[in-house]
Amino acid sequence: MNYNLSQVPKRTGKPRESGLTMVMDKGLSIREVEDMLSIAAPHIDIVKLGWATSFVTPNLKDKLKVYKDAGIPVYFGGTLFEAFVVRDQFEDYLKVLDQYDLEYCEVSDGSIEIPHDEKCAYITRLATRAKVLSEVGSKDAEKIFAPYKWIEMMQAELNAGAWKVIGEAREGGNVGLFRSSGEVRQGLVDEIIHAIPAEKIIWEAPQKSQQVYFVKLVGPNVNVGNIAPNEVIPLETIRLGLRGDTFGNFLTEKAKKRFKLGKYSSDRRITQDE
Ligand SMILES: O=C(O)[C@H](CS(=O)(=O)O)OP(=O)(O)O
Repeated sequence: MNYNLSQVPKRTGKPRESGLTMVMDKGLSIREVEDMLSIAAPHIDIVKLGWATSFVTPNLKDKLKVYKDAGIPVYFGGTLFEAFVVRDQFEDYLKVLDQYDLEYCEVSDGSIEIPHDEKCAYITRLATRAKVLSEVGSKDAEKIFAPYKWIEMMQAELNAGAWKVIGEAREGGNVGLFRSSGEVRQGLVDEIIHAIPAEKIIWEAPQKSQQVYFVKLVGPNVNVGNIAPNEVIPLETIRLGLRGDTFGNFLTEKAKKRFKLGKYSSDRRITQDE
């Protein structure tokens, strides 16, 4: 860090298993990637080239090299996996992973319904050649699963070999884990967090209020994803209690007694009852 400041929570170091920031790149130019990495690389753990943007991105190999040289792994969005599966081209998908030397990949069923044992079989097969991020939750706002279903699917996908399970929210943060307003489905999240180890889950949380929610619920080293490139540094300050929203969360009792905290900056942790 640039200067000494006490009462800042300890962040895990790279390569991390918890405290991951997954960035969604939905078509940055190579120059934009270089710019983003020049300022935010220490805080980026993994990058997703959103949905099937890798299909149309020019100079894809050159772009991937920029990430590789910075030591940041890249994977292609789950929608691309689904685009191959729905066309009965899974074998071609495997060739794509080889062609681009990808060490991570996503398995999702957000756009199509894949029988769950079939989805798990894809995870198991892919896990022999890459780290698999499997996504749970639909992109269809009408499709609401009970919490026990989310938990069953997440557990089965981890058992099938997924490295992490992702909670769906899309780029907008308005489906899956969240209501259409962006409000967190707190009961759902609460049940998931009690059943699945926190370090195994990546919560898609593109909106600031959603990032704040998860930092308050899980702590500074929560895994979050679908972070926009220009939100990486702001997110890091939220994790560290250095933005108003989490300002009081990591201060000592002594510091908190000295000055009254604004309601906005309350250190209140979110609890099960909310
Ligand atoms: O599910 C996602 O987070 C994304 C992006 S969006 O839903 O198309 O906005 O899809 P993915 O295919 O995993 O990148």
